[in-house]
Amino acid sequence: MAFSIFATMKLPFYKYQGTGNDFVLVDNRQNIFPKNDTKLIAHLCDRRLGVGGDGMILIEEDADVDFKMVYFNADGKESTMCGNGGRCIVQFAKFLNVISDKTTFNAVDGLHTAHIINDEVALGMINVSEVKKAEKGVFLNTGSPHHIQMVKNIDVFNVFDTGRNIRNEIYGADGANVNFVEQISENEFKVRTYERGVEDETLSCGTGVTAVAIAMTELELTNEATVTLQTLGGVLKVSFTKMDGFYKNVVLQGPALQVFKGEIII
Ligand SMILES: N[C@H](CCC[C@H](N)C(=O)O)C(=O)O
Repeated sequence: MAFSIFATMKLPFYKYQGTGNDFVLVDNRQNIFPKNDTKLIAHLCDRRLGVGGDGMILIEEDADVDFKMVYFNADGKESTMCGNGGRCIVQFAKFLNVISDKTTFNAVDGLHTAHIINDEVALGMINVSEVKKAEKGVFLNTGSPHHIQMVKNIDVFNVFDTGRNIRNEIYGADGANVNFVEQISENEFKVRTYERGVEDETLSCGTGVTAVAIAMTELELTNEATVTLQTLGGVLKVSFTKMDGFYKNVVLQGPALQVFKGEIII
């Protein structure tokens, strides 16, 4: 990865994490960040050579709503919606005084509302109308594509190898995120996720736990309007209104925190 030995730019950034899904956040309201530089973004997300993160998120101006969110996976490529990243950028927007405690912002899958409750963010997610149930698992899109399957003894399950195989063998080049689930109680589930674009297990996945909550309801393993999801990085809650197989008012809630700020020489 060739970079000039002469520092050409000092890039201020902020590190945030939402239940352990961690991101490099950059204020790009002046629109100067080189968004097409895949190698640079992958470098920023590299945990040894760069800042380190499961992804990078830009906050940008938007003509119609409070701000725009642009999300990149750790591979440096712009991707689909990130639920945990959405919660982190809302906290970032408040830190920058762009918003107070409520917001409407634009993202790759459309408009999102959110409100801040101390360290937590309740983020509105897209409606879900299509849930595909197959022998190999359940597939649905909550802003990002998700494969879901039940497992036993999830704490010792081989998420990396099994997740990578499913991501490649069933979903090919486009891939999908792969979520493994174990039921703990009537409305509580443990979830571990192999994330597309990170190509590894992450400590949590926001669109993933949202997909799991809806899939568990579709499989009639729970009938609660709010489902609790335990992830390696913490607890998330997903609530929704279900009407004839159509899910609306979908809300993902959990902690999202600023970890540190810094400046990287690139
Ligand atoms: N890796 C996902 C995007 C980020 C999803 C995840 N970090 C979340 O919190 O929703 C994909 O490319 O489909």
